[in-house]
Amino acid sequence: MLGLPAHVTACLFDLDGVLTQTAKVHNAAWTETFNGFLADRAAATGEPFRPFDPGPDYNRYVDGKPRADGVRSFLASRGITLPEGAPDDPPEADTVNGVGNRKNVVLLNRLRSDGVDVYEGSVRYLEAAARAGLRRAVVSASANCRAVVEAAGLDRLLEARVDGVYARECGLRGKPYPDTFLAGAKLLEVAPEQAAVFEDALAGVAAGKSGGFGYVVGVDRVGQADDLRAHGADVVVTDLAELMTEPVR
Ligand SMILES: O=P(O)(O)OC[C@H]1O[C@@H](O)[C@H](O)[C@@H](O)[C@@H]1O
Repeated sequence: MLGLPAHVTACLFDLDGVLTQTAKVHNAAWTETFNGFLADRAAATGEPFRPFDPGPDYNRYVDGKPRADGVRSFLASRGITLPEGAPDDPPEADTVNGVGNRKNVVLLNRLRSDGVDVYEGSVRYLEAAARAGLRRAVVSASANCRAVVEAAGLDRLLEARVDGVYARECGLRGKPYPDTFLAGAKLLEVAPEQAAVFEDALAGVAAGKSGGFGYVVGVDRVGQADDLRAHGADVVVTDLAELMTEPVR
């Protein structure tokens, strides 16, 4: 009925891009932030300005990863290393934390002005999962997860949350490491093999694959179905509602 193998009794949902339409907002905030950084650097060094590509650059280096990992990983792809700085660095600082904090200012402004949209198919799926007695957690790299879940009105359908704040407090490695999904399964008191992972990010499906989870659902919002499969998705859908009609092969 829910397109999952019979051994699955719990669902671990990524947030941005799976339950809410906020992957686009994160992507736009990163694009604005990195382009400002790269333009300043080009002006200072005389090197040509090569903008951040919201397609491949976002999908490969940033999507699904904790904020600071996204900064490090994209800048490394351009041969740039910044000092780490401290978590409370001001947004103007040219440090990993400073650039991350700069992006967070842009993100929060955009979330405030545009609000948070859900995917209707995901809400229907969450409701059906709740009716079917499946356990449900959100597992997100974002430190803004709680605010986004609440703004979307999804807290009523979720039983546990592992987010960027929780991961930092518990010293969990971010996706593509499986640590946060394993913590989600633990909070729901199920073994990884009993849990399905729902992910739109390449780093996220890789985490589901390497953690030995019972089923990995790739959610393709941007036309990267083959890449999602290559990173470990057992099935790829464009909307969770498709799972409510598709039998498992
Ligand atoms: O900066 P935040 O809100 O802590 O989010 C961290 C990451 O969270 C992920 O869910 C997004 O895919 C990334 O784009 C984002 O960078």
